[in-house]
Amino acid sequence: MVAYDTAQALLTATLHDLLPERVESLAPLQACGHVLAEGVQARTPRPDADISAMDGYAFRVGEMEQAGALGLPVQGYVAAGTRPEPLAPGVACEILTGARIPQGADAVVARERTARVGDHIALAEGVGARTGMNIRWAGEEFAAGQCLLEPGTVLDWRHVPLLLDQGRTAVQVYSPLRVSVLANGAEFACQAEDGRTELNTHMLEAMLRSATVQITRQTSASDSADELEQALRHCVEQADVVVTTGGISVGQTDHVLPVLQRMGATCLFRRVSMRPGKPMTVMKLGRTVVFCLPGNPGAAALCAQLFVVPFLVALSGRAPAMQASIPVMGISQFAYRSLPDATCFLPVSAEWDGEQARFSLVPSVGASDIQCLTRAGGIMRVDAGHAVQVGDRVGMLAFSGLGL
Ligand SMILES: Nc1nc2c(c(=O)[nH]1)N[C@H]1C(S)=C(S)[C@@H](COP(=O)(O)OP(=O)(O)OC[C@H]3O[C@@H](n4cnc5c(N)ncnc54)[C@H](O)[C@@H]3O)O[C@H]1N2
Ligand code: MOO
Repeated sequence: MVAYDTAQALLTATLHDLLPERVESLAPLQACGHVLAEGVQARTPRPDADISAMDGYAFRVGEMEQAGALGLPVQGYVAAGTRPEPLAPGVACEILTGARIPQGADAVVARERTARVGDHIALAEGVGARTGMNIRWAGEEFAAGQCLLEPGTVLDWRHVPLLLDQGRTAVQVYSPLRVSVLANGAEFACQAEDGRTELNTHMLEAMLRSATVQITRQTSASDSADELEQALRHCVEQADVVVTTGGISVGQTDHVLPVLQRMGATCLFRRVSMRPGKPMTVMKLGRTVVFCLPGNPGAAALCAQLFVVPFLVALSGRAPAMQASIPVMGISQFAYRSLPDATCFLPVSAEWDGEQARFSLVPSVGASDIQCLTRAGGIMRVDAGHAVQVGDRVGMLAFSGLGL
């Protein structure tokens, strides 16, 4: 049996072992939907040169002003993809959108705002010229060395042009997580004398699914340890993380832990001094982490929120660390005394009174309660041996899924 904080610390250490191995290199297009494992700094500024924003004429403002209605002779033509000669003194050159500004020119006027005077070009009546007009200066979008993308960014179509602009043919990303969820219990067999509806794997899939997590669900609907082993082997083969529910207490059909042990799994922690969720156990089989959640749906939900969600968010690369302990702060509307030897987790609802959150205890009949989950907004932690009084400032861990 370990303390709740010890269990979380053991998971964090495991996470740091596993994270570096999950990095792969993909082309920007293939990397969409993956989580970025590196920070991306600009290698080149954008634009990488002074560029014309219009089809028109480039010139020196001073010379154009002096030329007035006579205009400047047109010499040369610059299109995108060419490197122009410097602009000769006293002339304008024709330029297209996206072309480099010839050295010496300091403004561009759009074609439709000019007047032809023989082979000269002048500003149309009422059009003024100012330095920098219609020029996209080198680095005006970003400079070389600037941070463009943070690690942990979930890549999508918006990031593709940015990466390609920077000449990136590959980026470091985290592989999508494969998670297998396994329920067990003979009560879920169709032919069971007193059959029950299997709830937990559906609840867990709804909680854990996201763009960066692939989930498979299974049920071993029997009391046979051998059948359970077969199902577990199948899960471990196809997943980075396995989540089991039920079968971890001390009943004669609670085979999950002995079966995992005979498969060669080692124990990260076995039982946590918390309520509910006391039987919560985490095993490791090779590189696969196996979360063994209690079967009671309320306890399974709470343990998944406290242990599995933050672990998967962090293992998918989306957060620098496990964020299980960032609560929303507010005022308790109720008094509660914890157990002397266990951290208690309570379902609470939150109300905003215009200034602060106020938390109320949601009545629950215990760890099998699924209705209380729908009335609660999150979980309040009360440490072993502590009491909460009405009016105390306390934190609530808001229920969360895996999001994107
Ligand atoms: N002698 C003891 N008995 C129990 C202890 C104990 O310390 N000593 N702990 C109790 C606690 S706390 C819990 S929680 C449960 C956990 O037991 P299991 O994880 O082995 O869960 P099961 O026995 O398989 O199931 C318990 C309960 O939940 C229902 N269940 C299970 N899986 C699902 C599912 N996928 N969908 C819906 N409902 C599910 C199952 O039908 C049972 O009603 O043990 C206590 N006992
Ligand atoms: O600890 Mo159990 O998970 O209360 O029901």
